[in-house]
Amino acid sequence: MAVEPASQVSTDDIHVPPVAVLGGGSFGTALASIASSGGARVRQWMRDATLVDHVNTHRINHRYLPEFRIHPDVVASSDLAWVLDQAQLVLIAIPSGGFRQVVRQAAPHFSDDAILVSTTKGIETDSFLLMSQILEQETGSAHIGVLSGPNLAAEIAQGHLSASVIASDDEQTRSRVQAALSCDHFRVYASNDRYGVEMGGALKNIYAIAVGMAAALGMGENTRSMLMTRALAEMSRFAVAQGASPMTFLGLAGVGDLIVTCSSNLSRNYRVGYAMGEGRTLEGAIDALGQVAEGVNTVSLIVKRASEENIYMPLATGLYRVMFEGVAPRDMATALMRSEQSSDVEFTLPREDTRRAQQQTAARDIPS
Ligand SMILES: NC(=O)C1=CN([C@@H]2O[C@H](COP(=O)(O)OP(=O)(O)OC[C@H]3O[C@@H](n4cnc5c(N)ncnc54)[C@H](O)[C@@H]3O)[C@@H](O)[C@H]2O)C=CC1
Ligand SMILES: O=C(CO)COP(=O)(O)O
Repeated sequence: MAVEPASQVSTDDIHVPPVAVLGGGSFGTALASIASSGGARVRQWMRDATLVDHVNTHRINHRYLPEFRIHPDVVASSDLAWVLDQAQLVLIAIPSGGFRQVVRQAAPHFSDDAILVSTTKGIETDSFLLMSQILEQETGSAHIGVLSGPNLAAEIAQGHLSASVIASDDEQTRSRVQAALSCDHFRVYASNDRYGVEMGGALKNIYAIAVGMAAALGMGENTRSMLMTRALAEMSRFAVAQGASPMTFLGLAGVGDLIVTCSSNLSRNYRVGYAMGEGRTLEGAIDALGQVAEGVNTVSLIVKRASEENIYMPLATGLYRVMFEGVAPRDMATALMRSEQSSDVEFTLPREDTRRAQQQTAARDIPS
């Protein structure tokens, strides 16, 4: 289904700062059209020259978002310098595996004071850095932000009402992105917890795989609710231990994104989990998907870090063992059900308090 531009503002009528989108996948394509509907000059960089021709000729990204008619004013190109020329806002939608390399290539062409925003929900393997931290390292810019939230590209493309979060400690970055991307069907909320928002986006992918797997195994709605709520507890526990605000997980980039990704077959992470739940191998599930599912890499990184820092992550660890160590999903589910009975909301009742009370009860119950 094609989406008409939300407002037909001519670039001649008002000055809207030029926008560059880096990445020719589904999210970059959806964002480029949103920015264009606000009247900005939008150039989208993609490395594949054949896709560039197709997009510019047919207004369709047949490889990644085939149902969507791209805004007539978006111009695709594989010339990075041209795309970035005079761009005041740069949105980067490159999977985490290629993010640093693209930023490094692009950095010499960034305009002074350009606002640089990552939309990528992943973690760099070797460094454990989030994408905005890579942007900081590679550019030293003071105008760095993260856009994250419940934003399935295919739904944005269909014009479904959606919202996202721009997170930055730079006020100008927040307000510029809100101005550039808000339209009839897309709203942008602001946050100053860049780390929490970005970590939320990366972590929820792990649990989408787990819920997809459970769905394929025929779980009930109680089970889905339990998994998602405990996922939220686990995500916030991890992120808070690394410096995030727990409050961020009540917002769109926390529970909001977790809900959509754990509920929709449009989520690539959910689909990988579903395929494994149906009995495919991990490799088979990834091949069948043909697109990036960031959670596959993120789960390994998080489980390693959680183990190093002694952070309790039973769901992520259980999923890792199913995905990479051949443990049967049903056996893992049973093991998890029989594991420690913990606190519901640890920010009100700390896990340690529950554990201590259980130990005291057990000691009292031992017959002398
Ligand atoms: N698709 C979605 O619904 C959403 C995706 N995201 C995030 O956006 C990021 C990008 O995802 P999608 O656009 O969905 O991916 P995609 O799988 O649709 O496309 C990836 C694009 O990146 C390009 N690419 C990959 N490695 C590259 C490299 N080294 N150099 C240049 N280009 C490279 C590919 O050619 C392709 O054009 C991911 O981190 C994802 O988590 C965030 C919100 C929503
Ligand atoms: O982040 C997303 C929705 O907010 C997209 O999720 P997937 O990468 O699982 O498709």
